[in-house]
Amino acid sequence: MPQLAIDATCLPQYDKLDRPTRERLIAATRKFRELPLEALLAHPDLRIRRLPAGQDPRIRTFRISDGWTGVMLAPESGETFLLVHLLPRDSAEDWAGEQRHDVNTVMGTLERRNAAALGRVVGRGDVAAPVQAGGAGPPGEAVPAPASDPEPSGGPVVARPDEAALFDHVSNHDLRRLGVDAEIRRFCRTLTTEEELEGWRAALPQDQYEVLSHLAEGLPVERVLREVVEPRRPRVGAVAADDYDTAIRNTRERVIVVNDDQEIEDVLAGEFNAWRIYLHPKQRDLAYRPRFNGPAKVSGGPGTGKTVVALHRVKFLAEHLPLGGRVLLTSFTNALVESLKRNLALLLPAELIEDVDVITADKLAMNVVKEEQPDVSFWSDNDVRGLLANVAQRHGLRWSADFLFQEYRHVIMAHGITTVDGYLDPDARRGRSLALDTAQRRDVWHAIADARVRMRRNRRLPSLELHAEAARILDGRAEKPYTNVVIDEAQDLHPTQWRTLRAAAAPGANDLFIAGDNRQRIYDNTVSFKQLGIRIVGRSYPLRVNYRTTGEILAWAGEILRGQQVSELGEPVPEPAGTTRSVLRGRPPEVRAARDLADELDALAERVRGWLADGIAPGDVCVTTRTHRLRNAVVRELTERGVPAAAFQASKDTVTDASPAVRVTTMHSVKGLEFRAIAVFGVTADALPNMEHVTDAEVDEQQHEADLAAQRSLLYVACTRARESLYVSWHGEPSPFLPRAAVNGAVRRGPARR
Ligand SMILES: Nc1ncnc2c1ncn2[C@@H]1O[C@H](COP(=O)(O)OP(=O)(O)OP(=O)(O)O)[C@@H](O)[C@H]1O
Repeated sequence: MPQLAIDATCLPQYDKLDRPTRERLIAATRKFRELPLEALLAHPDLRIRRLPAGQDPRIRTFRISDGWTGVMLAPESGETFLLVHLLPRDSAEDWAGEQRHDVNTVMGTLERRNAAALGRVVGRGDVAAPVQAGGAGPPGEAVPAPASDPEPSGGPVVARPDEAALFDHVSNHDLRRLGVDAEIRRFCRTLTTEEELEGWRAALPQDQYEVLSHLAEGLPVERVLREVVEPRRPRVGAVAADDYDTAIRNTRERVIVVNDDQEIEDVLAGEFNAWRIYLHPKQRDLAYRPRFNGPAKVSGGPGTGKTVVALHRVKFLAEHLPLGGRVLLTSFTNALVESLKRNLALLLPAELIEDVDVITADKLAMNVVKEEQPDVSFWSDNDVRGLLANVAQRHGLRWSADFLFQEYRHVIMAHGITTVDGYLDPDARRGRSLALDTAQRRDVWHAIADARVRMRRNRRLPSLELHAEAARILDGRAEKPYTNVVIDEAQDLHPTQWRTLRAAAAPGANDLFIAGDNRQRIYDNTVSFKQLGIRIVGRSYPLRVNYRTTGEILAWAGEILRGQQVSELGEPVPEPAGTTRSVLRGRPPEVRAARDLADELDALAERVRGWLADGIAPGDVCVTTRTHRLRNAVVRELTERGVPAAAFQASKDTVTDASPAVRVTTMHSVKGLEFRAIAVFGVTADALPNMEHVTDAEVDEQQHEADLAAQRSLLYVACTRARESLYVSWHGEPSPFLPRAAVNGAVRRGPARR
């Protein structure tokens, strides 16, 4: 009986199918298991066809629906079909005609290349062209300028007279040992930059691309052999160049051989997301490294897979726990924690999940404190501000509640100061713009100390106090609650939260694994790992390849942060040079300057209708706003304009659920999430920055700047959630955070363009 395997690289396409098409695809794949080979090939609904012309005689297409076509590799020997792509019908044949599959005899894997595109470059001796949008590829996928002929024996054929080639430092002999075949050896000699290599990613044989990307990053040949090639080698014997069946089964990183109906449905229905099996070797190296000798940090721009690495790290740690050990996986908000929980459930078997707690740092602190003081309850920052105003009045002080709160949060609690002498230390207030003499400091200290006594007496503690208490309790315990702590979205944590997390696991190998990105810091916390006793030195790893967002959107959003200094996560130094690059290409963002609110809403409705008409599922479209009030208004107004819309609460609603409504949510809530299409609505001067949430420059100049930077990052975060399409609009005065060129080039008046 035939068997079906699925190449995980086609799974993102499944997200793009509407429900009836998904059902038809699942029904079609079932036939591959139920029918004998001859019946299958002759099945009238499937219409399995050879291509009239093409690079690979094994490729077949089959009909999923009127609009969608499946592309697969049919067996010449054996009975394993490999589903390689799902494409709109009108582009499927063009794409399939350019591809060729080969067995990599060094690694024993099956790889696909765009033989037509590679052949054109190698054959003509051209300079390698960067990837262009459009072409025959699926929307949003990098598509190289398309054409084939194998390497004639001999050295490089393409010379770049003025530039050093990217792989000059690697001999053909070594490339051959690493599984790079003749055609790709010739091709890679044409490349001069890592960006060019990445632009060609979709056209290159997958495993050879990994080898080349490691070499391009400067890794020595022996290490690439050990870390990329060896793990892929077949467990039993070599795989012959024509043994596709064995190669398919040996391509464990990308190919899932599905054995029963349930498995097929699980895989296709997204229960088997690509990130679960396919990691970039650099990501895999970090996630599955047996031992870091202390805290390790993974940083990187949006969409570089930090969360994916953190999840896999949890898997590794859970699999290697000592008896009675536990892992903590934590993130900044309840919504993010919920999303981590859902994803972890896809990655770990239930028995391992039992050994992992997925909670916010605040929840951990509350749990720890409640063990000793069960009657303690939570107080909001606003409650604290009210109390401080009260105390200031009682002490006859002239400072505002805001100023006292900043002093409490960013000086006393951030530095863990517990005595008046500590607060009088000349270093304690370093960086605060408003100078205080000794007498004034004493007054401020006593007022805040008074407020703190009242909070404790009333058993009502804000997050800052809970953490101070939790860290004290945990520091005093010989037995720590966790063996390992994994922290995602680390950029927003306050020093008090870090102290709790630091104290939650004993210092030692694999104690803390930290993932974050300071560009995405949307709260006002800055930390110094050194001061917190978190010693990262030598264990800091940047990720630079964005897998989520098209290059066009990423570059556009990057302009929002242009000229802003981004410091390294947990270090008071600027982030080292090196940009995040995207592997995807698509359309540039659309920008709309509306006449008034009604015009902005009309244009939004039209834009969203356009996305839905393009086949994007409503649940894959998200509209974000600066405030809850505007969010609610957008839901109402879109619904009135006939566009199905619902308020989305990330902590309750899943991103993947099949609700037939467009999601509308706040910019804070989209942190850590992603959607095919994002509309950022109401980007006006009074919404971004919203001065209600910015410390007055007169209260504290430095804090004022930090608050503005956090709001700028908020816009950046919202825009970088988009996978394929970004739309930004405002009416009236545009936000000063918007790139100037975007404001000048915005569509004004008239109907919005599709
Ligand atoms: N190696 C990979 N190959 C393909 N897709 C990947 C890979 N790594 C991550 N992804 C995908 O890229 C997207 C972004 O990943 P993830 O959310 O982990 O990034 P992140 O760095 O945490 O992003 P952010 O900081 O913006 O929240 C996800 O859709 C993920 O599945």
